[in-house]
Amino acid sequence: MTLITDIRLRRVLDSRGNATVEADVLTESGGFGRGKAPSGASTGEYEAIELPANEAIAKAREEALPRLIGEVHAGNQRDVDAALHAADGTDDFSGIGANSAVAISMAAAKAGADVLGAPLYQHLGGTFRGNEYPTPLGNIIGGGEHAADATNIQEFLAAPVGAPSVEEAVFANAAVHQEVYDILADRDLPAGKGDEGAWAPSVSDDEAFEIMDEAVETVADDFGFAISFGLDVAGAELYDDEADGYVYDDGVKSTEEQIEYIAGKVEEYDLVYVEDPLDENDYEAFADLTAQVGDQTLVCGDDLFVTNVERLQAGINADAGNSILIKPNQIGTLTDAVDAIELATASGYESVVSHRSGETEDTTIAHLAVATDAPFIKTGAVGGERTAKLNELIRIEDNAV
Ligand SMILES: O=C(O)[C@@H](CO)OP(=O)(O)O
Ligand SMILES: [Mg+2]
Repeated sequence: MTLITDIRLRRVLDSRGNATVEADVLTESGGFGRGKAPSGASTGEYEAIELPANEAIAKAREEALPRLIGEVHAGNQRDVDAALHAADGTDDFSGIGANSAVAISMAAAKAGADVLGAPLYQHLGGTFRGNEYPTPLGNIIGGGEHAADATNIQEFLAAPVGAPSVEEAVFANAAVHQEVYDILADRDLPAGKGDEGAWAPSVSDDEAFEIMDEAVETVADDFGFAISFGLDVAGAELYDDEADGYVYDDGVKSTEEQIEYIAGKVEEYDLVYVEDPLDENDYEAFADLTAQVGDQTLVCGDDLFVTNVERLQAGINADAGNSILIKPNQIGTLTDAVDAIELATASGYESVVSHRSGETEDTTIAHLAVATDAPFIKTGAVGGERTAKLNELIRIEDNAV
């Protein structure tokens, strides 16, 4: 039924105009799936390796395709992903490239779903999942690695936690994005957009907090439900070994000062989500902050855990964080990403499925979030490569996929 009969790989463009890998998987009973690899900019030190697209394609054609075509069933995701690891031969996909691996992994999952005639989220999560929908975290104001001369904190994220539906939540985030545009115009602060479609004004972090607070309050009144906000601090990008602290435009914060600063912002703005507030190597500092605010906000490890079960287990052992960001291309396959989600869930950690700053029109992460009952998905607020996922979530909720 789902024996893989062909795999085709090609170079396509991502949202930054860079080359990435697209994979088509075909099966003996006519199943078809297509997957495209995203790409990060504020990458974690411990992420799986992305090779230049042409090199990843050549290596995958040479090493992976012979292990998959005529050998493996697309319906058995663990077999597909085990074959990808065998083809790669390393522990970080530096052999065939995490970009070719994840494109093939996602394409195979879609081909398996296609043969079943089931939506991808049902194939991935089974019939007993798929009734819960994630709240979208919408990237509204951005800086850090995603935009020059903007905020030090990488992302200010709208969180429509009171929305009665995915549809309402998606439109609320778009309204917050528009409201911030209007506030910036009123303050005569023209702004372009960063990699993920967020506004990137040349404002201080404190002013960005004020603008976010004003915008979510206005839109919450308009929509009639609670809208909070959160952050991706991308602390590893701010942390500097030589400075022995977190480098901001207005000075360096020691680790203790950074913990105090973030805890203060959680209290002041009732933040519901704080991602990578500290450096990717500092489990202890993550644990200190989690002890302080973990009962009132998600303290999420992105660069800290890189969707990796070993790094997540170390965090669980150290009580570092209470949630993990899930990015299939950070670890290379859907099996590895789901293993991380299952470990997180078994350990009382939440999982937040996420896009990358370099994205495509691929919608896999929308299905993965629903398939795994993720409470949040981080995939922007506007922009074609972001609305592809957001609109797919609306279709899933509407049973129209
Ligand atoms: O830091 C992050 O969480 C991601 C997504 O926002 O950005 P990048 O893909 O650049 O790592
Ligand atoms: Mg992040």
